[in-house]
Amino acid sequence: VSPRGLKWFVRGRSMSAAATTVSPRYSEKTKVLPRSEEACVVVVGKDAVASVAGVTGVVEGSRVLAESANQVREHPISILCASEDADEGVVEALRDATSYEVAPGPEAAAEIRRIEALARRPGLGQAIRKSEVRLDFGDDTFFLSLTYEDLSLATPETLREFAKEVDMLEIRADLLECVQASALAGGGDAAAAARDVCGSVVRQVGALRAAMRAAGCGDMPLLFTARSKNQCGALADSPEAVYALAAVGLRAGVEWLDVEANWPALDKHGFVEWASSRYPGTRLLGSQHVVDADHDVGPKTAVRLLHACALGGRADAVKLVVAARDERDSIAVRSAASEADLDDAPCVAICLGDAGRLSRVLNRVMTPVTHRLLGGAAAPGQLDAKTLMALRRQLFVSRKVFGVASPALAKAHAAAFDRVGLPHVVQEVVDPNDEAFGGAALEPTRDWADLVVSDKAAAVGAVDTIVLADDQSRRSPKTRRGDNALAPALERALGARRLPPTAIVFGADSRAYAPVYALSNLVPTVLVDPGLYRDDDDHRPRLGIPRSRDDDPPEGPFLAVVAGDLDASGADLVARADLVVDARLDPRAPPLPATATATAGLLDATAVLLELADEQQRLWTSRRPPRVVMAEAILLDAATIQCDAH
Ligand SMILES: O=C1C[C@@](O)(C(=O)O)C[C@@H](O)[C@@H]1O
Repeated sequence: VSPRGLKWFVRGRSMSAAATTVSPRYSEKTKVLPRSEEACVVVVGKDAVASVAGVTGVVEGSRVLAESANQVREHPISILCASEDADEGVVEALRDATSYEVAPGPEAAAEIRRIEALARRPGLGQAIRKSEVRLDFGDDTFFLSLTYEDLSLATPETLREFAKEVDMLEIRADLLECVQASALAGGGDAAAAARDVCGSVVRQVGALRAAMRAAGCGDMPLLFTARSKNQCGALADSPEAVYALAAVGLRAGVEWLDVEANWPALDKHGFVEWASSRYPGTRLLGSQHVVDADHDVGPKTAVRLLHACALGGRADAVKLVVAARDERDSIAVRSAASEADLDDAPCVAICLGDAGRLSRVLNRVMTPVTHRLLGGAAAPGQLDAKTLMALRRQLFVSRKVFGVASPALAKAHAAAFDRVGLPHVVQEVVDPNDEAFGGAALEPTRDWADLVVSDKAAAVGAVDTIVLADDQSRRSPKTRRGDNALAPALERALGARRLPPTAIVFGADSRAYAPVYALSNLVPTVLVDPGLYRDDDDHRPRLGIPRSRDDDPPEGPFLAVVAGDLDASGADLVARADLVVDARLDPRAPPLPATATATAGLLDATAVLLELADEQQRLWTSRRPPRVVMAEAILLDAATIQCDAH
């Protein structure tokens, strides 16, 4: 910290807070802002300064105003952290220069890291963004509309209950007391009113995130909704009010933003264009309500409204809500949803009112729901997720049987099915020809003659998962596809980390194929156990032929991936490794040799099993799986083994 109170921290997260403090001479001369992929954190006021201790890339507010407001404005991830008692004029000017805002306090640093990651998410139009969205909006997913007048009323205990039933939380910002008391609801200068409520809304969102982390559901996405009166909400009926409050949600760094699509094109497209260029990490849910039951919405109109919700191709998902006169409207709105060609954007299409409840049973993706622990529903006809799943189980979601030999994996899968309300059962052995066969998790094998082998499994050289795959026509029987889940699971888990340039994979049988494949996509040199691949083996990883570990012991730092039994020399090498992955997929296996330098297992057996279970659930259910319950099941299994051993 410079004597003048100026704080410029150098880049690089590995250095401690003290070591990153730069001398005033350096900072004054260079005036360099943090790199674009790192957040530039602007602080003002004592509380704010205290809460970012140890965070890199911090600049002091008054300094920014005096010298670098424009630079900060152009920085893609600028985050304001302002104390509550800071000068209002200064805060307002800094709000104008920055994109995001976090509340000071113990959670500020975690929020800054979260926003950095959010801002780096794939932008609009990228294929990976579409597939992530499809996972988020997979079958039997729900969002819960929070109707609190103040978000700090959500306690960790309540949130823990919510997380057992839903996949996303909706902040109905129009229902917040501070918003209702402002000109955003009553009419008047919307921009000024949004500036007035901004600090309070950001603090409430911060309090909600803190409570979510305390409840173990800190990863659950938030959907921010600013709903106007004619759309079943509480804001003044004006695009200015709606989009000004929506912009406050963007500042809070929400994962999803509801964008009302019913406003004039100029307002709507102007807002959407600004939002998607300034906040590329936040996904947009284009939405529209037809509240008047006398307004006849035939299938053609419903399709047209759905297309309007697509926001000219910028919406990641769409949502249409139509008042129902009778139960037939539920069917009509569902038919419109399947007819509308929305370029793969997931579609929520439901009805309002008791007569429209059927539509909520039939709408499989991201159905808005209420919860018994909330004061009231956000819309007439909303049900809770448990009730909807019970009805679906009675009507059309049938029980499937999954074969999972590994006890730890079996427990994880059973817990996941249970959490999402699917009636599936998990057994040690299952007959693939059984009517109720749903899929299987296997020991990695090349014995795949009866299966249609996926490109991935063929490239890896091992099948570890059987998936029932839909053919082109829904009438033909489903095919049994042999897939590989461990390779993508490891790629995802390891891909985000800094790895040494060399990896050695231990194991001379089919259990080693997936780690070798995954690593050959991640590090320059992969060494394998001699004898893993024959010379004429078609399934050697495509990215170069791995070398035998006997020929070429590594000189620099290396990663050891244990996928089989270790001989003495193997154990010796593992003990010297810098990082270790236990990919034996068996928490009952003997412990690995203690390593001298490793952070005692970069990924231990339970972490690898969790990644595998996660990937298999994605393949079986085409939705984002409930990771927390799977992790709990795997850890509980490991703890039981340890207790038994003692
Ligand atoms: O758009 C919707 C759907 C909804 O109106 C419902 O009908 O469940 C509830 C609202 O909170 C949400 O923003």
